[in-house]
Amino acid sequence: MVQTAEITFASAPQRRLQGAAPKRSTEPLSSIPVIDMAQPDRLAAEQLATACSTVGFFYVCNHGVEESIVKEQFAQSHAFFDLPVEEKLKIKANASQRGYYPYSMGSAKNSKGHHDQKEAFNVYGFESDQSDLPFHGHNLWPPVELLPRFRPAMLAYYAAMNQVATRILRLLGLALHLGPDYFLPKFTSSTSNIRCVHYLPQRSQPDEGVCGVGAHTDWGMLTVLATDSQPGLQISHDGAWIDVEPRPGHFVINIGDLLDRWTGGKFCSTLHRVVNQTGLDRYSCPFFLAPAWDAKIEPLPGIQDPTINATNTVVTCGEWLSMRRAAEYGGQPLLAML
Ligand SMILES: O=C(O)CCC(=O)C(=O)O
Ligand SMILES: [Fe+2]
Repeated sequence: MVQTAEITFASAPQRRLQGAAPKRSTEPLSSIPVIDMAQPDRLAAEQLATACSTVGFFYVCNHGVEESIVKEQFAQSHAFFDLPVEEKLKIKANASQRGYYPYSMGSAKNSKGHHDQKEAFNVYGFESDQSDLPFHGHNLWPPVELLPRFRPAMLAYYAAMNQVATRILRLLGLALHLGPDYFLPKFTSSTSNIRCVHYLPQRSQPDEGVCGVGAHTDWGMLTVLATDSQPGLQISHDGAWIDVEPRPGHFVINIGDLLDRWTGGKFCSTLHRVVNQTGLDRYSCPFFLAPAWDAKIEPLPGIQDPTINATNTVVTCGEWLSMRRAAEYGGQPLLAML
């Protein structure tokens, strides 16, 4: 039985500082790896293993997603955020985590008293009538009369991202010597979501705590990110912030804390943030891949993770996401070491 009371929570970087997981590479980072997804699986999996165990971030190219699907997602995202605020607030996000997050609702205040400088819109791949459970419920949509192409664009984008993520899951299984199908059953009715994000046209001042998104690690398995042509994403490597430049035709992929935990820190989730350096609007759309609500996150075969073993607890994906949310919004200092 899962003993929720005993689950110890620490973000991946905290666990690393506590010695519970391998330390990150301190090699200078010459560039963010690029993985060509048209390569044979064996080669792609080898490169994936290196990227995941050193940087935790990489680009993918030749991923097979039609450019028109990405363009239409961004066009509809612009159209939505351009609506009058009263219209957007009619589909304000509730406990189901779906719908519109105005500026100030999409993040907790940081220690300097600022929210992330963004507004957002969430769509989940699964819908459920069990709306008493967190993250469950039905997607919210703007009226068809206002934005007739919004819903089909978002659902097509979700499906395309899910395909990319599923290919990566297969490569992860190979990279961890578990076989290409190892992870797939845990993701059949996944709790994944896309989030359209509009960063406000305002220069960030990271030292004052004013950021597009403050320093964080992602909660789930991995993230597939599309951005427009505006720079802003930065990753922390060996004490420095490194720019992840937008690259047309590529997605940026990063490891989340759930996979970091699942692999005992072998594959690392990396701190990142968004710093608006231009003062212009910026749009992005992360796809957050997460297992099914009830999927058990047990130590993988051959992986020893003292954090999991010490408490002898197995966490379900649902417990993990709920814990992460409570930590973020309940004032628990996730990133105290910053
Ligand atoms: O917009 C970006 O470039 C990254 C966003 C991000 O890190 C997040 O939403 O978790
Ligand atoms: Fe992130």
